[in-house]
Amino acid sequence: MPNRKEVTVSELRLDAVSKSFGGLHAVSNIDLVAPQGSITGLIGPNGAGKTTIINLITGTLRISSGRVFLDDVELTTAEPDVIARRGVSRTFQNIRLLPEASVLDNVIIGFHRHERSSVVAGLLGLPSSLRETRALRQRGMEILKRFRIERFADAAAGSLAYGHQRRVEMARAVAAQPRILLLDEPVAGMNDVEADELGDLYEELAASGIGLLMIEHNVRFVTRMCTRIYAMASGKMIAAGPPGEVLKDPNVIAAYLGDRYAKG
Ligand SMILES: Nc1ncnc2c1ncn2[C@@H]1O[C@H](COP(=O)(O)OP(=O)(O)OP(=O)(O)O)[C@@H](O)[C@H]1O
Repeated sequence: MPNRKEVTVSELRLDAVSKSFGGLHAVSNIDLVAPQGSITGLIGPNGAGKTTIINLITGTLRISSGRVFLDDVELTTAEPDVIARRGVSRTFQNIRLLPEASVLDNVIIGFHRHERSSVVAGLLGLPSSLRETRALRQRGMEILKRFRIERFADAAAGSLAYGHQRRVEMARAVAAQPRILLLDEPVAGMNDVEADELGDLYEELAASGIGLLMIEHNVRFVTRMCTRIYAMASGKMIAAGPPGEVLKDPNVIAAYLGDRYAKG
């Protein structure tokens, strides 16, 4: 076990994390580090265990064995709301916005990690919270500007194009002031231009000090974005390193080819 006091860069760290569902070893003995201020990738064929890793980090699933740390704070058995308050945010493989609510309200909901009462009161329109509501709306607008979607502030989130909904989702996650942001297939279904536009925003987030851990199948995108990637197959870590090395690794190539043949 490394001495936590030796950590110089803030980081999310998984030490020998495993998860079983009954007899199925979905995730076995996974070591992984995602430093703040950089973008780390997690790749692997379908069913490799990638989403399970995110669910274990966020506390949605209970870890069977192993430990998770954010810097020197252990999160292994913490409840999801505690983990979120510690600074871990996520986006989902399938976008989960409130489609009828405005874009701005969807982002304001992201503030709830710190200010649950005023956010809820504000959304309910309680008069006592008018001042707080104005302040929240102003902060929400600032985040929308950062993601270049302020012109959609009053539109229903569900009416936006897919790429813009992805930005709203990112804006909501960033409203929670994360230190680590977990992204589950953030550019799935996007063309290269849309993906690269979003990629520019991810780079800005990393430059602002947030650590990003990104599950992504898009090899071109992963290669562009990530300083380091981890490759999983059948619940195990099979390679880790710079994208150029990992994507050439014979075990990684074999895992992907096996996946393709398995699908026929
Ligand atoms: N709640 C659950 N109960 C039982 N088995 C599960 C559960 N969640 C995941 N699994 C199993 O764990 C394994 C890993 O699944 P996981 O969704 O983490 O893979 P993945 O790498 O994210 O795949 P994909 O790229 O298709 O999203 C799979 O065999 C899956 O069926």
